[in-house]
Amino acid sequence: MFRRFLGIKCHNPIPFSNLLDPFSPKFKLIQLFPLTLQFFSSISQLDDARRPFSSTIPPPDEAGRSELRSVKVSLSSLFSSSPLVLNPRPLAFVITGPSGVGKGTVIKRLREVRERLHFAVTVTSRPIRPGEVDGKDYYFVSKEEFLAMVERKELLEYAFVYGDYRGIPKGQIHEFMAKGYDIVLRVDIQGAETLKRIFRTSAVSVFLMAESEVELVERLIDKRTETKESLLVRVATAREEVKHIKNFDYVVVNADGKLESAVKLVESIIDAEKAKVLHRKAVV
Ligand SMILES: Nc1ncnc2c1ncn2[C@@H]1O[C@H](COP(=O)(O)OP(=O)(O)OP(=O)(O)O)[C@@H](O)[C@H]1O
Repeated sequence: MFRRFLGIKCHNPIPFSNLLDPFSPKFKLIQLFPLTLQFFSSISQLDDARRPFSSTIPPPDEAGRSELRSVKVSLSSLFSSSPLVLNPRPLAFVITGPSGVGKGTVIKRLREVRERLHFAVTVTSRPIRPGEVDGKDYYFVSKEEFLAMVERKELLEYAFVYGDYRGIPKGQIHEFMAKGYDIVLRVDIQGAETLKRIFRTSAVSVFLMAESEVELVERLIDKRTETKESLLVRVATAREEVKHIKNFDYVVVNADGKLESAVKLVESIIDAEKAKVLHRKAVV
């Protein structure tokens, strides 16, 4: 067996001592053997884009085709061309994490690279910040308008966070799920825990983390929307919030300067959830 693997024909056995002879060509093969193993194991660790060989599958030749036809005839039935795997139902993805961890940034990038996702727009009573777009980043309403929406039961969940109301309008979720879109909901941890109670296991929750507390504080400082007092409150809250990580399905580290990796990991989570045999059914 070992000889066949080395390309040595079994009907013409070579004495083992020859294989140890440094002048024998077979000795060279023995020397190459560990390198060959190393080569194949290194290929298997490469991702698709870096794999050196093309994996194009050649189309069947005419002989192959007629063989296929004869299989059809011998089974005396026509093969259906309808898909064997049905399109998965729309899913809801809840993206959460401490303030300043990069939820908005990750979602903004996900929006650019991913289709058939609807990003639920949150309604807030806080004032609009420079650069924000009403209806895209948030729906900006007054406190009175917000409370009227609560009264009319138009919100999936809502909370009073850092002095302002924030909530998720239900209408857009129903509308886009009916069209077959997956939904991404961006909420703080308090909101995510409320959504967990509403959706139970029917939504997928992703907890976004910075690589360290220092990094989180630096991001909040970079954001420049904080006073010293509110910064301290957010940092203290973040320390507490990290303890809730075990309540979520996935954790993604959004490391400094590694936004693309974080976004790719979130995409992989979406793909894996969509490929599950037993799908979750989002009940809103
Ligand atoms: N991977 C990253 N590397 C470096 N900086 C980042 C990264 N991700 C986000 N940031 C920066 O961190 C800051 C906070 O990001 P972002 O506003 O997206 O956080 P957030 O979690 O949505 O915050 P909040 O919940 O308070 O609105 C921004 O200045 C953003 O540019």
